[in-house]
Amino acid sequence: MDPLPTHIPNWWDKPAPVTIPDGYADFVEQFRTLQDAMTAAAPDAEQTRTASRLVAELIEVLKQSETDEWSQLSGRLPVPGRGQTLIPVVHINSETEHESRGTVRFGRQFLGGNGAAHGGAIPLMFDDAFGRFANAHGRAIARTANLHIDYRSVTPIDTDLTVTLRFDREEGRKRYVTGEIRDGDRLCVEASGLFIVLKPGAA
Ligand SMILES: CCCCCCCCCCCCCC(=O)SCCNC(=O)CCNC(=O)[C@H](O)C(C)(C)COP(=O)(O)OP(=O)(O)OC[C@H]1O[C@@H](n2cnc3c(N)ncnc32)[C@H](O)[C@@H]1OP(=O)(O)O
Repeated sequence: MDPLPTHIPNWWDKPAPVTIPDGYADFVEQFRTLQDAMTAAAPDAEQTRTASRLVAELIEVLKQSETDEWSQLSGRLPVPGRGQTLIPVVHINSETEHESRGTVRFGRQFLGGNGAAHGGAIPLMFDDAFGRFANAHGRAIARTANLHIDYRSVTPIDTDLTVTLRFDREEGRKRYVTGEIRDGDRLCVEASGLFIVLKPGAA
């Protein structure tokens, strides 16, 4: 079920709709591959100089279209991972108002050590996935108040893992969500989050 449903609200509905140029989603994916390749590489001095020059050229190209938060493409796109190259991408396969199921693959850039995903990458993934889900399906905008992670077993990198998110309940302005990551049948992570609907006028 990619790309993400289009009814997800933008921040405060402030941004004008953006035009996504042809090839932009591929560029974002390439950028993630670049980060994985950078992490996995052991370049010699010449390769380091070449890579550094190419990255400097890339920065120059991107700076030509530097813009403000409300006009940037990254972060609010109907492309996998919303064009956020820092965040592990959850590919959604099925979703109802109450439950979302998908997959995630922590690339080499998310290596903590010894083949395991970094412990900080996991809450990052959940904050984004919970945040999107808690705010989807026509629900008013809510922010993360707390996030709890239980690392039940090692989460491997470079492996397709299943992700389940559940919208457990709503009590007034509070929304409670839970989730898990599994490697096959093995439970890797359990997570829960509290999202609070903003007071009128809160920014
Ligand atoms: C974000 C989505 C946009 C849409 C885009 C979609 C895709 C985006 C995907 C990316 C998404 C990324 C998402 C992100 O990363 S969002 C960024 C990370 N989060 C923040 O920056 C939030 C910072 N905190 C705040 O803004 C306020 O503290 C909030 C708004 C959360 C509450 O302040 P507010 O003044 O409104 O609340 P209140 O004081 O009237 O309290 C109300 C009730 O809540 C209870 N309470 C409060 N705090 C906690 C707590 N920590 N644990 C347990 N309970 C707590 C409190 O006791 C009370 O309970 P009761 O007495 O009524 O029983």
